[in-house]
Amino acid sequence: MTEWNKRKQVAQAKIDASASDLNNISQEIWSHPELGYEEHHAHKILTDYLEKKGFEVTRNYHLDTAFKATYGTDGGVHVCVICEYDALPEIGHACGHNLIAECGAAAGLGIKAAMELDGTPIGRVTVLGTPAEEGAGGKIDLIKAGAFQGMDVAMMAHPYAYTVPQPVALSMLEMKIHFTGLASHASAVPWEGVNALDAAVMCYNSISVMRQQLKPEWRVHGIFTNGGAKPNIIPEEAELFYYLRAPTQEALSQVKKKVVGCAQGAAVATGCECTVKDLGGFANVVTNPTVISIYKREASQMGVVFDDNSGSGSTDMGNVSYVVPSIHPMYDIGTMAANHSRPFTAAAGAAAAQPPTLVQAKSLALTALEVMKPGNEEVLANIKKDFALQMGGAKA
Ligand SMILES: NCCCC[C@H](NC(=O)CCN)C(=O)O
Repeated sequence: MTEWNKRKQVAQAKIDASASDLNNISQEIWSHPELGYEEHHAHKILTDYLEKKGFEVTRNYHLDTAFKATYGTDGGVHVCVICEYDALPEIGHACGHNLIAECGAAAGLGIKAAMELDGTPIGRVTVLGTPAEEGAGGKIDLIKAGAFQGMDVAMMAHPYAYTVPQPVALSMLEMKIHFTGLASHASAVPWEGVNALDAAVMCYNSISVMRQQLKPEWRVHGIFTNGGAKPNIIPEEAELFYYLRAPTQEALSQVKKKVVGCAQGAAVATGCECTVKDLGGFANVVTNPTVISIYKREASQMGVVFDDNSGSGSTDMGNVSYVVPSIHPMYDIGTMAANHSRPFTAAAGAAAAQPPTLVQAKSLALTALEVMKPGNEEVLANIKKDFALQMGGAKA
């Protein structure tokens, strides 16, 4: 067996030997669901564990609930494995971020064990704890703070109902559409009022009708966040909150134009004022072809079978993929339930999710080790070449 294959075996053995600890971490996070930027329990569990395992840990890294746990030497390849750990309001860990945290910690442990074999660390591994993927996107804050500088590759794996190495993750924009009318007694003098709720309903309906003409991969979905104060007052304020999505930033601006047109039309029809507030969003994920081909080979060798499914939410990992060559595979945790549903919450906490999570952690670890392997410098050069080409033609 080559020396490097021995390191790869050590990584896998370390992950297997830590299975019980890793399951405990996942269960702790799953049973204490915390919203974005408030993940204090998850932050403590993960940082205490990684510190105990010999990582140099920086708690509250640029954000209260972010962390950096790092091991190795500078000058070689620097691999980043990402943890997420925020939950959703009311339905808990319905996106399985407890498993993303487990998978990231496990991959980090495995990579570290392989690196320290013979006492000669080669390169650096950083496990990065990133808050609020379901919120404003902690990775975006961390990018702005420079947390990804000097990293060569970033990776994570996301639970799902299918196993998809290169899922579509759309560019996303959050938008608030606010209508202002005029209040009046809704029974005594309704003709004196200007109804903002009517404008919001017309806007909502126009967007729904427009949906027939949207491209299949475009998404527009929203809720009413203000529909007036009381039935006997003509609503003077009403508000809609929408997410707009498309595969690229260019397509997303076309979607935005159409939605703004619906809002303006509803304002004219009802005599209301309309303001559209762009709240930012996430970039699409640009998967690095060299890294994903290594991942697919390593995962297949472990018996992973890929499904024919594309995915299509959005993630702040998209923003990371514009600053560091990245992969964001998704994997089947033994359920057919949709993410963001209560059955998915149950699946994310079930014993059946453990074996596939550990297989993903091993796949990430072995992928990282292939990139770090001395003599494999051409691989890193190809990763960087892909990235330069992709960024030449893509805008975040
Ligand atoms: N600010 C809201 C971001 C929503 C992100 C969310 N992401 C996922 O569902 C994928 C992984 N968690 C979404 O796409 O709606």
